[in-house]
Amino acid sequence: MLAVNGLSKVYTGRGRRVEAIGDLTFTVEGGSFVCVVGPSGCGKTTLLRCCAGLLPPTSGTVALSGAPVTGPPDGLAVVFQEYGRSLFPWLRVADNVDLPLRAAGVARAERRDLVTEALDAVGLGDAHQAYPWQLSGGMQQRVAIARAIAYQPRVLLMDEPFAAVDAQTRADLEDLIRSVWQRLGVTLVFVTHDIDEAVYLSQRVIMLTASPTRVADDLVIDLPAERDQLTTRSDPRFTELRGLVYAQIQKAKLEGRTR
Ligand SMILES: Nc1ncnc2c1ncn2[C@@H]1O[C@H](COP(=O)(O)OP(=O)(O)OP(=O)(O)O)[C@@H](O)[C@H]1O
Repeated sequence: MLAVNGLSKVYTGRGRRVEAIGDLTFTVEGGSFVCVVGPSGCGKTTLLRCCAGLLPPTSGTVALSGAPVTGPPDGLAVVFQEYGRSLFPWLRVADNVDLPLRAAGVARAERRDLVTEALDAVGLGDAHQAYPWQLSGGMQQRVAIARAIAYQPRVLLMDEPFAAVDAQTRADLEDLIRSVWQRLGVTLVFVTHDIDEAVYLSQRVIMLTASPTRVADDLVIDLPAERDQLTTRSDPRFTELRGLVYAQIQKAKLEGRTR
């Protein structure tokens, strides 16, 4: 379980003070899929960085299975939006996926199997020897996802991972990530600014207010577990849920402007 308790983050420096996160408290059950949405600039990336142990909070705590997060914890992987910057251009696809396993001291034979399985899982079984720059944006993001799943994380944090790919690729990647989640039983926290994507993907949507951020609402997505782009998105309950999230985000934006 991931527990965020009384989290706040204030950026200071160069005479500026930005209160990015006001006071956030929520928990994410082990094995669940939670999306986090909120107005632009409300601190979603800041929150994920604190959860990943990449950024110290100003106050409050993040704990993973009861252990305080004070640096990047074992068993946690992050996929960022900028796949172009997260892959090493001089390493072949398989070596990019292999890198965290090598760093974790996994034996060579096991690494080879994990890399092959992960690349097969994202449909890149033929691309082991390619360099990232030889692949399309969507394929590069698949490599980043393969790298995260090869590591077999208990918790996977994703920061707007599909924002920079075209609509069709995005739909394919959404289905890919749901099948990865169902297969691995990983705890998934997925940040997106896309309300439809949040409702389509998750079991629960946490909505944030504008900065200084707190939780505006927390909505269970009671859609059937088997989802597909056509049936799920035309389900009246889907429309209802996206309406609820949309209204909450609009409210948060208005409140942010009048604050
Ligand atoms: N290193 C930093 N130094 C100072 N201010 C920062 C820093 N990083 C982020 N901020 C500010 O903190 C606030 C929250 O930023 P953050 O990127 O976490 O929000 P976000 O919700 O992820 O944004 P977006 O919706 O645009 O992706 C913003 O006002 C941003 O300008």
